[in-house]
Amino acid sequence: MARKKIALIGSGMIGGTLAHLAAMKELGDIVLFDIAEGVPQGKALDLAQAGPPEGFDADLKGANSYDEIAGADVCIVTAGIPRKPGMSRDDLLKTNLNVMKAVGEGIAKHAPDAFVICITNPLDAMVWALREFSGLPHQKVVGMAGVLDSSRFRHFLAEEFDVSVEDVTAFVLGGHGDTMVPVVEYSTVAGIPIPDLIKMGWSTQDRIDAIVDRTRKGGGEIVGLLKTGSAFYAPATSAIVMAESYLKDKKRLLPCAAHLTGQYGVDDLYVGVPIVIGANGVEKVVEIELNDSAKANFQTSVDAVKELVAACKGIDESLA
Ligand SMILES: NC(=O)c1ccc[n+]([C@@H]2O[C@H](COP(=O)([O-])OP(=O)(O)OC[C@H]3O[C@@H](n4cnc5c(N)ncnc54)[C@H](O)[C@@H]3O)[C@@H](O)[C@H]2O)c1
Ligand SMILES: O=C(O)C[C@H](O)C(=O)O
Repeated sequence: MARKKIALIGSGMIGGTLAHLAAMKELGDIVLFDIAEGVPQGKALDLAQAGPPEGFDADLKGANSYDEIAGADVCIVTAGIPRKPGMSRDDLLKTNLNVMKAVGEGIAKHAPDAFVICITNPLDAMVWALREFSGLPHQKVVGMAGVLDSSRFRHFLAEEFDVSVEDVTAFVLGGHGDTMVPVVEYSTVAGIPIPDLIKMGWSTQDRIDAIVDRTRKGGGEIVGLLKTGSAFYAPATSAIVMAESYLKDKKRLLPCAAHLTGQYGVDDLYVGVPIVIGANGVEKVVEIELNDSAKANFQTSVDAVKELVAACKGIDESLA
């Protein structure tokens, strides 16, 4: 069987890490695409030379032309700019919207059958715009944020309870901004919900509230430390989980930005919700019952995404 083809649109910090992970996991042959000349070629050559010591087989190629992504099975989009300290993700909207237009057109022309994972910020508005510009079926275009935000929540919870991250499950829903919704009721240690663990005296409500707050601000915490850009190891790892679920038809149930058509009372918007990813792309949107407070927080988050989508329509009239 021929190897799968993975196109990485954007070869910066996340793009390079995605290529490394995809090669190490032998998910397929990899094309790194970027507008910067030499960068994707240099990263592809460097990574190809990591094959012999590690023992992975994958063709790695760098490109500045969309021709090279032809026939890709998966496209992961990180093209655009990241934020710096003092900026919000929303400050990236105008610049990255223009980038989404070029990328959407490139994918539509050269890889229309691909499963597309958008990472570029502000995520929920950018994945919506990328889908519009590409015209691909909604179930083949998703955004990565919930897996990352949930991983942050899981990491902090594992530290709090002093247990393996493997035993911590967590859901963060809503948009990928400071209004995101870590859902405490559906987060567990080995199936025991966090509220029960608080009742058992294993933690306190105040400590869990502080973890929820730190999770919401998790991206900004790393931007503040790095100073020159944003997180890339955990974002790349999270997107690879999604790509792998599609390529191997694993049917993972993951929180991702997916197109909603009435679920959770939301229409024609991309927002983070639990979905099943399999060989057909988004195979199911899972509607979980939220308590009143989570519902109100989710609505606030949805309203924030709506505002950004309206701003996109104001900037590019082809989206209106
Ligand atoms: N969704 C998430 O959870 C999440 C997490 C982390 C970062 N991000 C976002 O991902 C994006 C990328 O982050 P990064 O750290 O890799 O940034 P980076 O600056 O390291 O890489 C971005 C790359 O995009 C390239 N680029 C710019 N315009 C392009 C175009 N028109 N076509 C192709 N390539 C183009 C740049 O040359 C650069 O190499 C940012 O917008 C960042 O905010 C999102
Ligand atoms: O915070 C950022 O700007 C990058 C990303 O969205 C993140 O959450 O790490």
